[in-house]
Amino acid sequence: TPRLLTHDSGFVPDHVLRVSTRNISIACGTRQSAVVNGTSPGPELRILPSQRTWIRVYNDMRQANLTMALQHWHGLAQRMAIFSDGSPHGSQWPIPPGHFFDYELQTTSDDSGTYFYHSHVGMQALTVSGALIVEDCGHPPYKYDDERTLHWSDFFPQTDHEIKVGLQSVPFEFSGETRGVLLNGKGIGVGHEGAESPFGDCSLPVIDVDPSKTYRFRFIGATGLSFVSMAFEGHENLTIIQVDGGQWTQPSSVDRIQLASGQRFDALFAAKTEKQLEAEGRKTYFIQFETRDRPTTYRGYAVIRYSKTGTSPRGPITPPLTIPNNAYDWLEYELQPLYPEKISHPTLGEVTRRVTIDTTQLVDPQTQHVVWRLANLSWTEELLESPLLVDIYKFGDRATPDYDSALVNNGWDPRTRAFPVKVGEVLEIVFQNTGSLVKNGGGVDVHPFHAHGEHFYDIGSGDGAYDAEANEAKLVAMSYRAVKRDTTMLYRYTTTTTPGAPAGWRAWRLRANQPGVWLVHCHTLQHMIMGMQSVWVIGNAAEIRQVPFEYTRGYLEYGGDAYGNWTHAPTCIHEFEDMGSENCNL
Ligand SMILES: O=C1O[C@H]([C@@H](O)CO)C(O)=C1O
Repeated sequence: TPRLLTHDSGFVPDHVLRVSTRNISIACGTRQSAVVNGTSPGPELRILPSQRTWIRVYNDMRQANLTMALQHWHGLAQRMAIFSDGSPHGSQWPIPPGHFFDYELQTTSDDSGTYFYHSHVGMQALTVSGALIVEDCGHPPYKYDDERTLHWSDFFPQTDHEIKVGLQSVPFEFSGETRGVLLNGKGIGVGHEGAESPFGDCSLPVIDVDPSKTYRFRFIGATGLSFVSMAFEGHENLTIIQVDGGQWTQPSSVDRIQLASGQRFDALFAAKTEKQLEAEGRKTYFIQFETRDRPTTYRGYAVIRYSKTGTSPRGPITPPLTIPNNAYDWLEYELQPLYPEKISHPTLGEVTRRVTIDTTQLVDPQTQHVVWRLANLSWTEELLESPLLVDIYKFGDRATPDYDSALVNNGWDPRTRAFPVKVGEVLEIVFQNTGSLVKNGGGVDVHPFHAHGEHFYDIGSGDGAYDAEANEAKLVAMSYRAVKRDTTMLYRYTTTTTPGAPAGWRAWRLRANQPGVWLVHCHTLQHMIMGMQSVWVIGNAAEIRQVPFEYTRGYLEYGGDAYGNWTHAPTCIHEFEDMGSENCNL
């Protein structure tokens, strides 16, 4: 049973993140950026499985709002506090400047894995993000000696605000392409290759390893725009073991990693032996990484270094590796659960409703903005006056989307502009790429689609238009068992097509069992600002409002009592008990 407690000086959160604005050295230049505890990326947080954790997030920025999305937990709806999802105008008010918010997280023994936290406001996630690791519960199913986190992000020289203003201007001004892909916050900005930077350290990012060890590499896609394909010189032997946190997979051998915004992959990396290093006469190898499916390609390098000392090399003049251009085949229909007895995807016969979401780029006839629509709806964090979950607490079923109206309107209700789902429905959600309507250009983009709340079963992707029977036949013929994901790619198979024509699809299945308000959106930050987001409401008001109304008051107003500041200790709902990690042999 939930309780209401005031977090005065006697309350000590497990972790504290303070977000402020400063001028940082980045990509061999400087940038005015929102940072976490002074740095970008922010500190790596490590939390325990089967445990309740409190994370306090301060907004020390003078002007900008902030919410942190701590993504993403299996069964999030059941086990994470209702107002703690961190989607502004979906599930909570943003944290006003000068305030802080205490996020309550509850993990289970199945959550061990790789996650990250990031701001969910505007372009802030370019720099406001960091690794969030749920420690292993007992012995993990794969053996490794040590681990490394590989957190990937993008550099844009403009401020967050400038980028956003450009995207919402007439004429439209895109951010431009990435000016640097960064590994653990380091990388070489476009134009600085081979140059000394006036702004301090401009060396390549380095991953230090020891000979003969096996590492668990945790890949985190915290980019804003870039879809990154990367290969490892001299080490063409990575084994995928886990995906999107929590989901252990059967071992899958790969020669490269493709990482889109929002995704995580964990892979075993076998270091060379001393003998091999001697025979090859080297101590460093390059990681070569390249962006995919954008108008221009950024190529960068990092260094795998075997002797912790010694200078790290410059990037090579000629690329040592050739990375395939086509991205759409990588690991499709390949990843399968390590423990299939624990999970199984709904079959086509079990599906009770299909929601097809066309992704469309067009000029909005009213605003003249270049926008994206999902199922003919552009949704941004500015669209609603107050967060939908707040309205549902205040107004009950009057604020929940109407099911019957949604059925005849592409799946969403025009009044609330949200997608209603009944508890118990088995959904098939199909994202359908289409050629751009802007200037009748027919351009096709890629989109990493991401769901808050419970993870979905990914049942594949393909070119053209989705054919449910054909895909089901393929799954059955392969005896394929889908894995649970939270972010998968809507690919492109061609750069242009007829405007409006189908141009590739991605399909998910979900047993909707967890009431709540959940975002489903493209994880590309620019596309989010351009409207590529949607809000899904699972359950009716009675099913959603599990916490007594009196307890929720502090959450229902912007800057309400649940938000602390200098003079005011917040009053917070405790949804979970601190049980310790007793279900887990640590
Ligand atoms: O959403 C986008 O807008 C631009 C372009 O398509 C319109 O100018 C671009 O490159 C995107 O990815």
